[in-house]
Amino acid sequence: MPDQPMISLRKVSKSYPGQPSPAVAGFTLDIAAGEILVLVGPSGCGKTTTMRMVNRMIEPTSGSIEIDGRNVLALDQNELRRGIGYAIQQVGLFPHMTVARNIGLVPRMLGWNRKRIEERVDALLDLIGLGPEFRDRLPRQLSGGQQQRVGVARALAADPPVMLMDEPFGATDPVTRDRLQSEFLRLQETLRKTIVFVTHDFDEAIRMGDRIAVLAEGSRIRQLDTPEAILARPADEVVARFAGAGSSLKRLGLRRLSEVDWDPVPAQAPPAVLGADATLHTALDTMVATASTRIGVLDAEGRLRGEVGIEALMRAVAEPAALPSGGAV
Ligand SMILES: Nc1ncnc2c1ncn2[C@@H]1O[C@H](COP(=O)(O)OP(=O)(O)OP(=O)(O)O)[C@@H](O)[C@H]1O
Repeated sequence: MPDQPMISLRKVSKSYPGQPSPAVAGFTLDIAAGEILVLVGPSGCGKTTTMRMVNRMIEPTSGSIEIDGRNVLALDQNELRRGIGYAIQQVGLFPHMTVARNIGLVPRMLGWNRKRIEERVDALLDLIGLGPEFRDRLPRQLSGGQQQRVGVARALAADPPVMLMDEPFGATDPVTRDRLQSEFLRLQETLRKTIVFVTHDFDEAIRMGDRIAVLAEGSRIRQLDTPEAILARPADEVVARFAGAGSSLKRLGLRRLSEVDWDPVPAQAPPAVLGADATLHTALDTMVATASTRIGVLDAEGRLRGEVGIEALMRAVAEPAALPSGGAV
């Protein structure tokens, strides 16, 4: 039996008054503890509405939502929201409050004492890579990327097990965005939060998601699966188009040498070696750089364990391995 999901939505619907069709129509999804579940889809398909019903910023018209087995709709709204981190594109930092006060907002509302809040703010500033000199700055004295980091720190402040992130890196330039995504994924390796992440950018979905729900209008799930499986086996034409023409390349960036067939250790030392956790993208780059069609694979102790040829890379891109399915629909 799989573990109980951390977030469970059952036949959740939302109809806005005056709208001809529901913004969300019978949405059902389980999200595992520690998972980043990405909702991706075109503008207006219902991503934000779906996500905001989890912390009841929007009240569902019908259906049930549970967090950690508790019925969200029966909880006190304020209490519920304080227990769920929330980070959005507009960041929502209070312009007249310093960085420290912005980050300490939820702990203050939770009644933590001053010392504990100060320590938490320092720890979070450190976590997001901003030094103590940022403590007393106002949001307008920060770059866009720094503001986004502070927004994420604020969402993490009370250490909530669940986070809702709505295009949290959306307002930054591509380079900053890329860096924020990597930083956040690194943080998540230790934090293991359960995260609902909304984006309309499929590349971001691929990068951030443990699983991705590709949505159509009314928040209807077109496909729910791992990034790799969606790239390899899009459920329909629309998902395939959404996934884009660069899928093979994306797959190269997602799969690792440990996942492809190795040949035995060669008699002659290979021209280049990589760790088994290197992506196929890195492997291909290295092959090109060394003008070789083979690459040695090292284990965690740095011992040569085998060799991978370019044919194995090509096979891996062409025919994806059997993946544990998240339940394609
Ligand atoms: N307060 C509201 N009143 C009426 N209709 C609304 C309201 N909020 C959203 N809608 C409608 O509900 C549908 C879903 O909106 P939602 O914001 O959830 O979509 P989205 O996928 O997050 O879009 P985007 O990517 O553009 O933010 C849209 O058709 C939108 O116009």
